[in-house]
Amino acid sequence: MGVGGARLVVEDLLVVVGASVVVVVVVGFVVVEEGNILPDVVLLDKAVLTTFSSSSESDSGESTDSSNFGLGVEEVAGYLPHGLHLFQTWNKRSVVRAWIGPLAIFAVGSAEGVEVVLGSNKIIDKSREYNFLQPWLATGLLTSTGSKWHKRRKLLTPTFHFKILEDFIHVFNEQSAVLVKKLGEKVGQDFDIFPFITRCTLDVICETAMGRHVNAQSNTDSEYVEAVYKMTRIVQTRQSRPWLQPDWLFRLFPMASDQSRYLSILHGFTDQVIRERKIEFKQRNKEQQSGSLKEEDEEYLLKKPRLAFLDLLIEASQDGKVLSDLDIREEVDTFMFEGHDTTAAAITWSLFLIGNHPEVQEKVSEELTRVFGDSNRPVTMADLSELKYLECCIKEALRLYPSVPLMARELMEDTTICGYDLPVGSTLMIVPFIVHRDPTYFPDPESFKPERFFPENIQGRHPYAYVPFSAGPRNCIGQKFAQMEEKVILASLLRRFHVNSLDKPEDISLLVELILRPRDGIRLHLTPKMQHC
Ligand code: HEM
Repeated sequence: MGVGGARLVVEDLLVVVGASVVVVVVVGFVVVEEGNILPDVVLLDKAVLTTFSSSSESDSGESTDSSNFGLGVEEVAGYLPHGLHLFQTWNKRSVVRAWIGPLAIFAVGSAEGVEVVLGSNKIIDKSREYNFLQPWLATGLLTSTGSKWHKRRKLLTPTFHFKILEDFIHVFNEQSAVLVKKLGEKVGQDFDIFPFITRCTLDVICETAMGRHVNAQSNTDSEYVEAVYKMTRIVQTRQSRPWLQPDWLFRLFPMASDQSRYLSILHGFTDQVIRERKIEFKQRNKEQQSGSLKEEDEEYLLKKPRLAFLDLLIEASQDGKVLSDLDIREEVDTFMFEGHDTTAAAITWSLFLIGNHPEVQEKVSEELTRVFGDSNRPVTMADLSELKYLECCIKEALRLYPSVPLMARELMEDTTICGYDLPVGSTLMIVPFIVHRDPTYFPDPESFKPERFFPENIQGRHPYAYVPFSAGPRNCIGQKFAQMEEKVILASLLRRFHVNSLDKPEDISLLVELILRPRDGIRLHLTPKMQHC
């Protein structure tokens, strides 16, 4: 740990008295760098301590299962600001060694270091923290590695082609309209917008990934939607609690049987949809081949279904020769997992920041009026390219509050990063929250300034200084999809409502989970703009 000769600063010492145990934990201490010794920090999730006694609440405000042992909402406020302070104060060379219990990880905080990691074709292996996703996602694109990942990435890239994404704009518009209607009922009240946005993005991803309506916005009791929430929470819980990590130990906890129950709902639903879509796919092909349906026929157009990612996978599967049903399932499940919470967080943080900056909101409104006048027609592809200022707001919100707060990789060979020789087997952590606050690239980094992303202002900026969608070969395959979805939903909402944030950035406690969340939600007050709602 390189403590020799170094000065030890004890920052925090907590004593927690549980029902029958006394736990004494050093929450964070820093060994200040001397000579060539890496700066060390011991990070211990405060959640471990606080959730021993807390009764937990889910996003929708419901209590979570008894099997969570009260380990629900995590209390890690201060964790990221603490990390930021560390980089700024002690590490001039951009790598910090962090200890999570007995495990050492190396956090990379500078654009130069991030480039070495994310730009590499070799450092593509995910760290062990991603393993807890595997019961649900198996080894789909997010969690796979090596040649499997290479082949899948090549196979899946065309499914995110611009032409295909164009078809999804109808879904974005339709679900935005439902959202606007639901929010209309909240006008004049102070409320947390996050659950509303999450249900909207869930509806979007179910329809675009699987071609199925789960109506999460209207039907808050959907078993599938509930299982998505619960399974995500179990993964997070395991990631932050060492005693739940070995499978043999995890199986001793009731949470393991909850996991089995949620998995059978999640996999059962995807399996059924795959079966049904395959039958529809074969039927369609048969009718086309027999000539009973021709593309120019009206009947064909009426019958023509909206294609979902799943249909493209079924087509690419070549009847099981290239992809089996299980292969298809892991990719669809991956889209379901990766494609809704991330976007929901991004939209919510954008609203929070816009609602805190009247001058920015004014400019967004002017742009929306310029593009749409006072009509309430749906958003078109052409409109999206006109909404340039809104796009800058979205980018700046993702800089300050990147939906994916951490990414981790495992080194398969010795590697030098920013002058440090890191050994094979090391876990590397990239923390966009910290990378995005480097004053070298983003002067006055805490301020929300959409103009940072004006074309003239991004010139010359280090390409790895801004990585909300990761970068390099393992970047986010859904980036374009997400940007389109965000724009349509935000434009739809901001055409109808004036948004006022009830909390300031300094009042918000951040939760570092699989995504970066506000601990107590985002409280907004909406005022209708004109006759539309
Ligand atoms: C604002 C929204 C989004 C953000 C900020 C985001 C961010 C990211 C990040 C940072 C990664 C890299 C993760 C890592 O290395 O551990 C990633 C990967 C991925 N994302 Fe997204 N994402 C978003 C939306 C989406 C959507 C809508 C989809 C699918 C419809 C999607 C699908 C994926 C997949 C499949 C990967 C794995 C790619 C690979 O390893 O080849 N994402 N995303």
